[in-house]
Amino acid sequence: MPSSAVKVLDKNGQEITSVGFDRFGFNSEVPIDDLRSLYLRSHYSSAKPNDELNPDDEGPHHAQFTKGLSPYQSKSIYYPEHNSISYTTLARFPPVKLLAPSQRKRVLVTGGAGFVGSHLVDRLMLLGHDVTVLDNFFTGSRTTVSHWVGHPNFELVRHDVVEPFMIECDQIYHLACPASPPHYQFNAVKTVKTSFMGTLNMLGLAKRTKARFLISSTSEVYGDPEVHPQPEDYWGHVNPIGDRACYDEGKRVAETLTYGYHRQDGVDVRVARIFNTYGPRMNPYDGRVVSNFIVQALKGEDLTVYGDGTQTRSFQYIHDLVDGLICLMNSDETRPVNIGNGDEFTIGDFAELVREIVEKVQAEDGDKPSRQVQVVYKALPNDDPQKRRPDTTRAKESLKWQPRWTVRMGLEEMVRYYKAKMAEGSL
Ligand SMILES: O=C(O)[C@H]1O[C@H](OP(=O)(O)OP(=O)(O)OC[C@H]2O[C@@H](n3ccc(=O)[nH]c3=O)[C@H](O)[C@@H]2O)[C@H](O)[C@@H](O)[C@@H]1O
Repeated sequence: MPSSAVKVLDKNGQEITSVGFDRFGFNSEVPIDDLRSLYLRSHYSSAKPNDELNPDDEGPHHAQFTKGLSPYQSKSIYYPEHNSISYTTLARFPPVKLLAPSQRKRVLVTGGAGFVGSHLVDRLMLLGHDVTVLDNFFTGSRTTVSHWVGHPNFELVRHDVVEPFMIECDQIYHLACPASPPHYQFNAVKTVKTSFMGTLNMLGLAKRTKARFLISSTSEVYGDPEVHPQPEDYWGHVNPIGDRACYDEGKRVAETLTYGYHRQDGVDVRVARIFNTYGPRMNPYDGRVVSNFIVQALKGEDLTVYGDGTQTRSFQYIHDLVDGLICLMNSDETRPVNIGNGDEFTIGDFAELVREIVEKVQAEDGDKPSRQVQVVYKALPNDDPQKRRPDTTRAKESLKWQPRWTVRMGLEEMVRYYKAKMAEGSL
């Protein structure tokens, strides 16, 4: 389905045609279809059977992504007979805003090839800023930002933030760190090192360049919370030696460092405590619940609920998070701010919702599911928080930010994204 045909209504029943807003002297508005054209699309066009493998032959295979969307083109061509792809950079990049030099920011995004980072990068690029992405590609992937490679406003650097990095910049979004429990527990020592050394290095850079520094912290700093919902002044309930401690304590010490540099050295800091977020470009195999459930349902596999499914989470769509991050960065708020959606579900109910939405999208597209998927129960991971919901009063008062996307709308779009990936053979 062309993405321009997808109509999305926000929590108040208003159609969402753009994301972002003009606030704190920074206009972050972008038409939603411009963003969609970057993720709800094929990465390549397919050569016709018997076509010669000739990457220089641009003409007939030139993929044009113009259906009601920003006009840009890809020359990457898939040759089914040889099972090979000829990659080139885009022949024409998506149009970006032309900003006066005084308005154009030099922005560093660590972890910019990850799920959250790549959406932030899309937004900053479309808005006309100069963006440098640092990523070690442990969980991030070049393909999430490949559509910008070669653009004069864009730079992609393979670098691990545990090593120092020097660059002149105005703003640093420090997102680098694996965020999914199986990934961050895969090498716990490295996760702690990334949180501590990575944040130390980036704060050092911010101090030297006088750049404003925003860190992506997490709801995990509250641990398995005894206060519900969680406001920012709750100190948390974290097991310091448990399986999740590498991430939870890593982010807690990263916050401590951030406020240390703020108090001692006057570094201009912003701290976003991000609650469960989902959306296109989430690694389908990263083990988090939203990607697991959708991919399982699309493949006709049973949905795996851990524990008895009574634990709760509150799910926010990626565009709301990016709005919140940009808003926080450009505001004067130096205290930690929860960025999340208050719509709370038990994981058991959430499995039912995902199943229903996948079936709805399949019915709309005329797909015949291979079988009716069931919900099955597996062991609950250690220290899995029982409840989680953000208190977003501070974000509302200080940033005038509130999530706009309903969970249902976000899930529908994500199902379409994974369906496109499956059709393309990359899932
Ligand atoms: O997605 C996120 O944004 C968050 O993901 C994780 O936190 P967690 O809440 O444990 O996220 P999931 O792994 O998606 O799990 C959510 C719940 O679903 C359950 N789950 C997960 C996967 C699955 O297949 N089935 C299932 O029931 C988990 O046990 C947990 O109770 C990270 O630790 C956070 O830093 C991150 O912000």
